[in-house]
Order: sequence, then C-alpha cells, then structure tokens
Amino acid sequence: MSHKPKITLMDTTLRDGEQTQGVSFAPGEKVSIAQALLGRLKVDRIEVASAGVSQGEQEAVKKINQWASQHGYLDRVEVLGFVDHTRSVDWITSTGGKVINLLTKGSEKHCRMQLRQSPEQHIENIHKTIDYALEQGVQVNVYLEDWSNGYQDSPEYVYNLITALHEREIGHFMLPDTLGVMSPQEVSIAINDMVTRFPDLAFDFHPHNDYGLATANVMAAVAAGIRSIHCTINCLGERAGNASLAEVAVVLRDKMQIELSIDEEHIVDVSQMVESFSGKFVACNAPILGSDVFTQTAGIHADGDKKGGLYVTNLTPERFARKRTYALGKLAGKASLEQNLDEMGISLSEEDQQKVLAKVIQLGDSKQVITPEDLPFIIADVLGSNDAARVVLIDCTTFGRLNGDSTVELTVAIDGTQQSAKGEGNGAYDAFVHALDEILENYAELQRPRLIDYQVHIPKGGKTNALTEASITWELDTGRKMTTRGVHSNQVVAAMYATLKAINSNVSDLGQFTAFESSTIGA
Ligand SMILES: CC(=O)SCCNC(=O)CCNC(=O)[C@H](O)C(C)(C)COP(=O)(O)OP(=O)(O)OC[C@H]1O[C@@H](n2cnc3c(N)ncnc32)[C@H](O)[C@@H]1OP(=O)(O)O
Repeated sequence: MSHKPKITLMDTTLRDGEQTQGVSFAPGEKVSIAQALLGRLKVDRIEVASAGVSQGEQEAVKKINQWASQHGYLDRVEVLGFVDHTRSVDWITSTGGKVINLLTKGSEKHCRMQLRQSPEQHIENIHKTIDYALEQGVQVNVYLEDWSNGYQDSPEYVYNLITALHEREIGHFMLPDTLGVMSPQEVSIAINDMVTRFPDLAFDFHPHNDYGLATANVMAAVAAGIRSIHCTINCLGERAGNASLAEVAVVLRDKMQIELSIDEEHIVDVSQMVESFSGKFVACNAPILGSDVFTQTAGIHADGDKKGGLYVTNLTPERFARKRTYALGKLAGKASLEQNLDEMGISLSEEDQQKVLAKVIQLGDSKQVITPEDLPFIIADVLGSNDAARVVLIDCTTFGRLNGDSTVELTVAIDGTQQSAKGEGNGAYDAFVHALDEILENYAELQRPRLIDYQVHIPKGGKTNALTEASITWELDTGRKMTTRGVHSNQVVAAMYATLKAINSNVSDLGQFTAFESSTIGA
C-alpha cells in the first residue's frame, strides 16, 4: 500500500490576515474564526496575533486559548513574538498561550539596518529570548523574516543563523517569502538547498502573493521537501495577501496527491464568515470560493453536462458543499434553460421553452443580469400569466430629512386588490419595509426572507441621472440564499422592486412555484 505524504497547514488569517489594510477583527470575531479553523475546517495550526499589539487583542487571544485548552488544541495556537527577551513571552503567557513564533531577521540587511545589530548580537539576543520562553514552558518556532531576499543577498548569513540555532529546541524553522518576490524555480532551488543542508530540521514555507505566484510557489516548496505551509482564508494578508488556504488544499490534494487534515466541506462557510468579519469581499472568480466559479455560462457547456457531465472536473462544487448553476443570458442555450427549469421543478412545453429562451437572450443582449429568481417572472411575462407576481408595487411617496426618521406612503396590489399603508423608519428603505410588513400581516404565505446583504450599483461614468440597480441577498427559512435585483432611477425604489421580487419568489418556498402548477404554465 502506498502512503501519501502528509503536509500540515498553518493558517495565519488572524495574524498576517489581519495585516490586510483595513481589516481589524473584534475579539469575539477572532474567537469565532479560531473555533471554525480548528474545530470545523480541521487546520493543523493557527497563528492568532502578534504579541503586544493591544488590550483587545490580548483578551481575544486569552479567550481563544481558553477554548483551545478545553478541546486539547492549546499547542496548536501560536502567536508571533519579537526578539525582546521577556516582553513577547510574558504577553503570550499572560494569555495562557504555549507557542511563540519568534520573528528573527532572515536577512542580514534587516539585521544590520533595522535592528542596528551585528549578526552576532542578534543571535545572542535570540538565544536569550529562546532561553526565557523555554523556562516559561513556551514552545518556540522561528521565523527568518524576509528569508527570500536575505537568502538571495547573503546565503551565508542565513546558514550561520540556522547553524547557531540548530541545537536549540525549535519546532519549526519558518521560511517566509515576506515580500512575495519568489518564482517557483527560485523557491525550488532555495528550499532544496535548505533541506539538504539541514536535513534534520522541520521547515515551514510562508508565501505571499505579490506576483500571483503564492499557490504555484507552495507546489514548488512541497516538491522541494517542505512539510508545512502557511496560508490564510480568502488570501488575506499584507499587500496582495498570503496563499489562499482553499487553493493550497485542493492543489496539494489533486495535483500532488498529498494527504491533508482539511475538511473541504467547510472551506466555503469559513470563507464566508471571514468575508463578513473582515469586510473584504472575495472576488466572484476566486477559485473555489467566488460566487461564479461553479456557474457554466456557455450554452454548449450546459448541453454537455446534461448529456453525461462532459464538463465536470475533479473540482466539483459538491466537494465544497456548493452546487453547479447555469447562467441565463445571451450566451445561454436550451440546455441552460432546461437545467434551471429542472432545478426549480418547472416543466414547460418545447414551444414555450423556445419563447422563454428568446426572451432570456433578448434581455441578456440588453445587458441585463438574469438570475434563476427572475425566471418565473420572465415565464409569466412571455406566456401571459400574472400568477408569478402576487404583490405588485403600485405607488409610493417617500419623505426624509437630515435629522429624523423617513416616512413612506405605500400602495401595492395583492392578487389584484390595492392596499395602502404608511411606514416610518431609519431611512426610506426601512420605512418602506415597515409599511410593507403592515400590509403583509394578513398573508402568512407572503413573507420577506431575512436580508443578509444589500448593495446598490450605478453604471461607471458617474451620471447622476443613471438607472441604479439594487441587489439584495436573502436567506430563506430553508437556509438557501437567493439574490434579487431591482432597477430604477431612484435607488430606494430599485430596492423596493428587489424586495417584492424576493417575496413573490418566496411563495411556498423557492423551487416549488405553486403558481406554475397552474394550467397556464404547468406541465
Ligand atoms: C513578517 C511580518 O509580517 S512581521 C509582522 C509583525 N507584526 C506587526 O508588526 C504588527 C504589530 N506591530 C505592532 O503592534 C508594533 O509595531 C510593535 C508593538 C511590534 C512595535 O511597536 P513600536 O515599539 O511602536 O515600534 P515600531 O512599530 O516602529 O517597530 C519598530 C521597532 O521594532 C524593532 N524590530 C523590528 N523587528 C524586530 C524583531 N524581529 N524583534 C524585535 N524588534 C524588532 C525595530 O528595530 C524598531 O525598534 P526601534 O524603534 O528601537 O528602532
């Protein structure tokens, strides 16, 4: 039986990830992310802070350690510390921490110019800090900061530093490409050299993504003999970020047959948690994580999938608890439409499908974004049924002032009967929601799903009279998420349209449109 090589992952979302410009996690958020990383995603080790940063940080690390200690994870929680003899170690022990990732200078230039010390002085100070850490029962790993440049400029300095620490009780020697300057070939040469010179030491590789090469460099590092990789959720990290854990995990598994502890089913939910706490949104085309990456847009691809999964690869959405979808727009074909209709349990005659497809292509041609949630309305429009939209916006007046609540007078038609209400709220949309909720009180089946994201877009170019698009993401009681869009020159009215679309779509839960079981559209 062949044994796959095992690689461990150290996630540094809570340390290097927080060095992303504009990211600052609240203590409670840090604790939740740490729990998700170790408990759900099954990351081997996590780095959660730099020592000494702030009181809030100290509180967060303390709570993480308390939780980790209860679950037997304490020696997997690490904190970056400095060569400052007692200070960083004391900070770590004050949080109940057990591991210091000691930031030493892996570059002679940094040593001489930033610390203003000779290499000998620096080594002496490192020994002092290590002595103190071990006395306090703190395990030591060592970063060689800016090792990539330091190794290029003066490899002898790097060899001497490691030789001087070689006999110490050090868990991992961590080799950072601090500024993300290496190519896979350079990684291969440098790491081969390190592991050949010091075969009994455990080296980690810490890539950055400045050239977009972080994941490729991870492959090179592993091929050269590295046994532990640093990464972050959503590629967070200083400047262009670190290596994305999602990419590293799938590339190592699929392309290098490496064994990892990561539970892939949680990669996306942990990514969404970090997205929400960091305020840094994942690009729609980010591998594994982006909203579009499991969507087939071309009609030919939808056709091939229908005829036996011809466009399915090893990178299936199901691995990550996601689903493949088929886009609707001008590049759609009849298979794209059929895939969507099947998913929603709607069955149309061939002739009706052709009419609906023609409309989808026409809308796509006029640059409109069409989501599956739009499909029932398109069908109703094309096939002359009014069943899809039970709640229709008839009129509204909004009023707001600088200091004070906004008010809305709203009229909608429900199943053809007009009803009005007034609403007050913190802004016009909130006032609209209150008025609408009052009207819908007597219709248990017409309920607003839970709003989880609300965005307003205008076309680039800055025209103040442009149409605006409100794009609202909702969570249904079933846990399923959907996004609805509304377009109007007034952004609040655009959001009203998006809201009514969600309510109409949500009738008896999306996917089982009772409206479409009627004789007009039904099978
Ligand atoms: C690879 C990386 O990403 S390392 C990231 C490390 N983490 C961080 O920098 C984030 C948190 N940083 C901080 O909160 C602060 O910068 C602190 C607490 C570390 C230091 O703050 P300050 O004392 O105000 O100094 P400042 O921020 O200017 O840091 C530079 C000082 O650190 C010293 N320093 C740099 N590297 C190290 C090191 N590895 N060990 C010890 N001291 C170091 C510098 O020589 C300089 O000291 P000097 O002022 O005596 O010349």
